[in-house]
Amino acid sequence: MHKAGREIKETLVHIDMAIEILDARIPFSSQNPMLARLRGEKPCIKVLNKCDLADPDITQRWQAYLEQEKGVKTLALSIDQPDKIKQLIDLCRKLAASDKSEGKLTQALIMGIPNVGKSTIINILAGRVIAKTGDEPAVTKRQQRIALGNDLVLLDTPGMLWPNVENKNSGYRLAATGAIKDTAISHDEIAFYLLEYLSDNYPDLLKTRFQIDALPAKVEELITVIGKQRGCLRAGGLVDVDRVAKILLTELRTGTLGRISLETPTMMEAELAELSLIQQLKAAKKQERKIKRGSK
Ligand SMILES: Nc1nc2c(ncn2[C@@H]2O[C@H](COP(=O)(O)OP(=O)(O)OP(=O)(O)O)[C@@H](O)[C@H]2O)c(=O)[nH]1
Repeated sequence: MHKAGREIKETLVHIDMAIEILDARIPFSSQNPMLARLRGEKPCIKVLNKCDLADPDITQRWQAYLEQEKGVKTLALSIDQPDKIKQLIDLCRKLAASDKSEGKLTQALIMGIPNVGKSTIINILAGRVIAKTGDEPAVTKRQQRIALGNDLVLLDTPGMLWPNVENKNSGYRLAATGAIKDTAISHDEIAFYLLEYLSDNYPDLLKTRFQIDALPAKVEELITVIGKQRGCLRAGGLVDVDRVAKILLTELRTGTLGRISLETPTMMEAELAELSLIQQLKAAKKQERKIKRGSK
């Protein structure tokens, strides 16, 4: 993690702009928190990929929100839209034009967390297979330069995960979308988080998909209802929670459940405020303990 951070910092010195590929379902958790600080005045294009899986209204809200940051432009797309992906090249050239002297080569750093679709986008831009793609996170291993015409070069870095261990919810969302390997957090835990979120934000979608008239108040009961409906039963009639969890995750990741966004700008602002409050309280308690120790 630190090595990747260092690599990005060193590379940023030599580049003209950054292209950050985000997962449109989790634009906050999939963005690199260091980029805003490290890129300085350099422009940044935030690509919201996997739009086909995200809630279109929420994606629009994210675009407006992200573009509030100085120097940031956004592009929402999915890999089944090659023409839209190619607009990325035009946008790079447009952003470079403002400070470009005649004949200067523009270098753009392209980055993104594992499994976000970076290699697939690079291959479409280059018009040939130069980056390995796959369902498992972290297929791309080393940095490479990809020339797009005579005036533009993409620098591809290995996928970099947000090193935020304090925000557990981000961990769940990264795991739910497949950015973290399936072994990192248990399926059951992710499924509980997911069902709670879906019950609050997409109740109709859950009802339709699993033919439920009224959603139970407790997630445990909801898992039982889904398990019975899908025949995920162990010997003795108990519901196999792990199987239910795997079904849910597969249906979320493939879009079978519907177009779902797991984060909104408002929700993230609230989560960050709560996190900052917790940190402030922890710091105040630490200070209190220090004062008490000092007065003894
Ligand atoms: N539905 C959908 N799937 C996508 C999209 N973009 C990428 N994928 C899928 O996501 C998976 C990961 O894509 P890659 O291009 O290998 O991702 P990557 O970011 O290069 O992955 P790393 O090598 O881990 O860095 C593949 O199965 C892709 O087919 C998209 O826009 N929509």
